[in-house]
Amino acid sequence: ADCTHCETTAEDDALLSKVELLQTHLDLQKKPVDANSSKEEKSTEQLEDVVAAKLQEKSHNGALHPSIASLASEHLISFLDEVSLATGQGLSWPAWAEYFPTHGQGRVIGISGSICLLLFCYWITTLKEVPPMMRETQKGGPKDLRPISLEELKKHSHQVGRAEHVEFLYVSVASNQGDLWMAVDGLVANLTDFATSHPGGVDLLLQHAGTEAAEPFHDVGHSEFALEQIQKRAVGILENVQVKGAIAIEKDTVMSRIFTKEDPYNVHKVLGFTVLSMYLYRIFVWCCQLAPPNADYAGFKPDLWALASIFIVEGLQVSSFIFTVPQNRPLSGPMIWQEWRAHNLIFVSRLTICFLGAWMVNRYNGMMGWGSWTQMTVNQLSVFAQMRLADLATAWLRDDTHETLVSTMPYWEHCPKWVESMFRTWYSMSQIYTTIVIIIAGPGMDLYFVMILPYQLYSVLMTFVRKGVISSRTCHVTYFWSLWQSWVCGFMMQSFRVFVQVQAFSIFCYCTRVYGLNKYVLWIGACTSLQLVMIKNWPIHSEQDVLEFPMFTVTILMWAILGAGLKFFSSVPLFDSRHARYVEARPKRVILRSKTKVSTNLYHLKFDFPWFFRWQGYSSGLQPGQHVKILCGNASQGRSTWNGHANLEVSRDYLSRSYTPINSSKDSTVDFIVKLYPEDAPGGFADGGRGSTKLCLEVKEGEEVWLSGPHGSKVYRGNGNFVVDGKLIKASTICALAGGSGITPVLSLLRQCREECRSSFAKPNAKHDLIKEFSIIHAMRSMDERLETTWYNPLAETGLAPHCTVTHLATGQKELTLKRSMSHREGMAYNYGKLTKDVIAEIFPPAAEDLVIILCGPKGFVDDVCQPLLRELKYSNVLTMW
Ligand SMILES: Cc1cc2nc3c(=O)[nH]c(=O)nc-3n(C[C@H](O)[C@H](O)[C@H](O)COP(=O)(O)OP(=O)(O)OC[C@H]3O[C@@H](n4cnc5c(N)ncnc54)[C@H](O)[C@@H]3O)c2cc1C
Ligand code: HEM
Repeated sequence: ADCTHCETTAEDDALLSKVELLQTHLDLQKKPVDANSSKEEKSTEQLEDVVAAKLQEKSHNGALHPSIASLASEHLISFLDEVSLATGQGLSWPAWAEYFPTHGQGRVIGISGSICLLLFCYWITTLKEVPPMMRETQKGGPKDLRPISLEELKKHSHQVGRAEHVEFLYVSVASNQGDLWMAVDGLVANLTDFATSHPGGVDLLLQHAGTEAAEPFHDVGHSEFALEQIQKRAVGILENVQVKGAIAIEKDTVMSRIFTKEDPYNVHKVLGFTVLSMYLYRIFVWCCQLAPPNADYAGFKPDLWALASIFIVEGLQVSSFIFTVPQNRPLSGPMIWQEWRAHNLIFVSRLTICFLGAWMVNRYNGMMGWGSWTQMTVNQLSVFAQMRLADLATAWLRDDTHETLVSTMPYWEHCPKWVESMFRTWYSMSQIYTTIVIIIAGPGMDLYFVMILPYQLYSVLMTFVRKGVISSRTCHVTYFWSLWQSWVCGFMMQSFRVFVQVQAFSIFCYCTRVYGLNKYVLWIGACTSLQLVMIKNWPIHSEQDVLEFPMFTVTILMWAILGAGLKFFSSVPLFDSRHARYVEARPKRVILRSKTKVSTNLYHLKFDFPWFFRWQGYSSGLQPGQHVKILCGNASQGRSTWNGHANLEVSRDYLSRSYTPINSSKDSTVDFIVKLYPEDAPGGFADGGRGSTKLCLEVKEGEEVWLSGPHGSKVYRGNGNFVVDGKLIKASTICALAGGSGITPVLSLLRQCREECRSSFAKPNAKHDLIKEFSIIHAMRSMDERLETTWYNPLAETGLAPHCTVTHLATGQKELTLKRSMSHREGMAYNYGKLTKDVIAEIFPPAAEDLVIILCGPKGFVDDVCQPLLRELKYSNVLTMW
């Protein structure tokens, strides 16, 4: 019965053993359940019919041999059977679970499954969760705007000295003549009357005046209110400039957005549309069961057409290198970046290799014995090669060690977080499912081909969302559908029981991965047990040999052995932490856990994620210096003046205020230090600060707040690397000059450095360039605004690099001598008086290549006090956080 020579004999053999096996299975089930014996006998007859029907089905699809590997897949959850047999409990699968869909049923399942799932996914994407303080606003810009050329836009920017220009703006506003024009997403607005009340300062507007400022605008993370300001003041649409983004006016045609100049011969696009039609054709053939005899479900035969198809698919992947993409993950919109593109190529190539293996095995009819074993081994090696190559690509291309390759999927506005989490889980599980199908080396070319579709489709969907060709909802529905195809198709290939078994195994592997089991341990364990099946039963003649092997038990045993090996003989962690980012561009709910007054006007607010996301191990994902927007009710709504000035936000339902979390990116809470601007304060502030009083005084513990982010560019890339004016600087010393609440990004940077030091203990072999010294000057009006020592040098961080010294500088107190009233061991000192050149020179080390200065605080403090002093002292590498 050697099937390498005789196909029919192999089929019959396999069938025979299947009937025997089912019979044995039922016999075993019958023993403990005597009362149901008549029912069971009936089931046996039914099952024999089913198996006979299955033989007929299989003979239709001649190329589908009962490969040893696909048999192995039937084994995956037999672990439960293994356990239940051992304990004598007898786990019984209902007879219908053994049902293999017949030809006609397969067609119904294929077509209706696809349609139902598509409808379900569409329905899910209609769900929205709108923060209570937020009304849904109508999108879409003003119509009938005239085209404006770049030259005309530039003419309205007045590139003159700053002070002069601010004067000029006041005059322009008074005389009603616009002179500060700016374009965002192609929409040109006259911002003259708005400029002097711009919350980010008039300077920033002047700096970008006369340009298309979409990038800096979106980088800050402006609110809808800001978008409305532009729309209200729109005067035209920028000519001949490609636009994208939230307020883009539909001036380009869909075609002009798809066909860009970067690929002049349209190689990528032609390949893309060819591959897409190939996928659609194959899925259609599969779902409608239209494959000819001697072909697999998708109609592939081991011929040159199949080879050509896979090479076109790979060609499409390689042709994506025609385009220039950013090195780091852009936060402003869904966009492919270098590391992501490399990973995509590696994942697709892995499936290409498997496809080629299946092609060879089918072509040379090696479904049992050496052919099958070779394919299984090649497939498994391709999985390990993919993991290693992906790690290498990351190490090579990612210069930001904080970044994770978490999904960049654009979710629709107000998408509930649980829906997003459901999608993510589903996407990750599908990846695991793909790997399982690969390592068990079954069931054929068809499934490998369909499994490549989501990888390639995802790239194009992401690009289309960015270009405004499709909405993010369409993107999800389509991607979801593409993943479902491999599940629906997989279902049609096996009995319900086997399908459930494979899915249960996927879920099991997914859970182990979510809880951080080292991916090499996970897959080596699974692959070894499959290899042992081969060795133990070589030469394999029947399914029985395979199914008798306790595969699950061996897998778990392997995990235990490998885990113990790692733990005792290597420094590689058995569990790696996997952090999913909770905070994203859409507002997310957080719950106030605690509120503590830490000085006269500073409050420490600690927020939790909702329990479900805490349980799933989410972290904020915010990096040092990045900030979030907190949405809060508007106490000044309807009041034309506030603190004696015109109230710009008179008609807003809610306010959006920026705050900088002080945690490291991996923490599971979001903590802020908020400065309270109280009511009835001297200096004309009768009404106080709106956002800060709400947060510090009104929000109670247990209450929810909504926030979005991260905003602001990443300045620290980890391992001592800073980006200063676009240049990468390697630092070993950080000196920070903070004014008032400007201490917050400094704290987050310090915590991030300590986090790096902590992980350097966990991975001693990896290369770490730790920051060694961290010197801080915190300027404030009076000494009781200072933060206690524990904020900088908590007990739990004793001995961790960097060594941190803090000098408090009370600028409002009139003692002029430099006083160090506390021991240096604790790294704290107190100064009184103004910030001068001498104070800085005494506290900070002299300027050096590897010294970075961080500046943060009120505008006047940063621009008018700190910058000139630092220039005098010849410090370079100066970074202004906000
Ligand atoms: C990128 C970025 C990050 C930030 N991070 C933080 C942070 O981590 N922590 C933090 O506390 N703030 C931070 N801020 C400032 C914060 O966004 C708000 O501007 C601040 O909380 C004031 O908002 P408000 O609504 O309370 O004041 P508003 O009602 O908007 O009042 C506007 C301004 O009036 C002045 N004012 C009002 N009342 C008083 C008063 N009683 N005494 C003196 N002046 C007064 C203040 O200058 C105030 O900013 C950040 C700002 C930016 C741009
Ligand atoms: C093009 C027209 C612009 C408009 C209408 C506009 C409007 C606003 C508004 C309304 C805010 C308050 C916060 C919010 O609602 O998001 C704000 C904040 C801010 N803007 Fe702009 N802005 C514009 C351009 C820019 C540009 C080009 C920059 C350059 C970087 C910039 C930088 C900032 C900063 C730093 C803040 C403060 C952040 C904060 O407090 O949230 N803005 N802007």
